[in-house]
Amino acid sequence: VTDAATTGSGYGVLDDYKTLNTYSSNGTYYLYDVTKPMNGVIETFTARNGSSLPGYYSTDSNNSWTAYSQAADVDAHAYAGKVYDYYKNTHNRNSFDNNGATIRSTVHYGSNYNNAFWNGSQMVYGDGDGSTFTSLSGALDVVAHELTHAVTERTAGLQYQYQSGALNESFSDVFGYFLDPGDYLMGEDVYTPGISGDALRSLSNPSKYGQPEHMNNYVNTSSDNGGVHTNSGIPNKAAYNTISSIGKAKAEKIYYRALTVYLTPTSNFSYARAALLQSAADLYGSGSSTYNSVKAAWDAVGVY
Ligand SMILES: CCC(=O)Oc1c(C)cccc1C(=O)O
Ligand SMILES: [Ca+2]
Ligand SMILES: [Zn+2]
Repeated sequence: VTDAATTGSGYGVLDDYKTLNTYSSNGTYYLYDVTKPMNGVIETFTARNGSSLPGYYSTDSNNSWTAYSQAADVDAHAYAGKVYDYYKNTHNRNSFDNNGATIRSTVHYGSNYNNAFWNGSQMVYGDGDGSTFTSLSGALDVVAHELTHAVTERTAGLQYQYQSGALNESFSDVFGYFLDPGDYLMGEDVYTPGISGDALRSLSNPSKYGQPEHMNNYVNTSSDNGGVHTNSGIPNKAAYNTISSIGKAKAEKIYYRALTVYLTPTSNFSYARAALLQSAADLYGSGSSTYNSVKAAWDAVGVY
């Protein structure tokens, strides 16, 4: 029997219809996307609510992925493809390693698991408990956040603790915005399905969700690896300031260059300011209005 790349379709977590790059072999269809250049494969698995990874390939009998139990698989696969396309088309990066590494996701991890993470090799998504979260792969900004952890790991390598860890978190949120530029919110599509208008975090108003947005309010703590999900509010606010003054197109070039050329594993907030300013100078000139906007963005959050 011939194996072949196929196009399937199905419904995502928000009951949204979408087509899928799938693969057929021996009459079974797989969430296995071979359409990317230079053999960059995107593949999606299910843990069947266990905790062993990667689990089992997500399969379907007729390439119509319409079961509610398949919605998380559908979105993890479709959104991973979108994030691949973004990094390739906007930054000419071929997967997280810039060498066509396979992008693997596993959904239905654990039981009522309100988390999503990059484990160093793959993306992993819980189903949520239905109250705090619904299936976490149902948000493009979440998928972009997780895959950007992989990009960061292969580039700047920002250590996941204290200020470098908060930067690690912030770059993932900022690229989450670049993939989902309709709002400055993070995770709004999967956070508290029973409550509308809220989100996990806000780049424009970090304090709305308990994050500092100025260095004067930096939280000194050892919990959460030194408050990486709290103190990210400060660089996130600086990013919002930057994007709202120079626009997404210039901002994403500056952020990508800082991440891949200048930042290092132990970079702190002040170094990130310098890296972004240097990137702005490289791309748009040191006396440019763009450069001055980045400077003002970080001045406003008290990082020099
Ligand atoms: C926006 C995505 C996000 O923050 O995912 C996480 C969740 C939901 C819980 C714990 C950690 C993370 C993470 O990826 O940092
Ligand atoms: Ca969003
Ligand atoms: Zn994160």
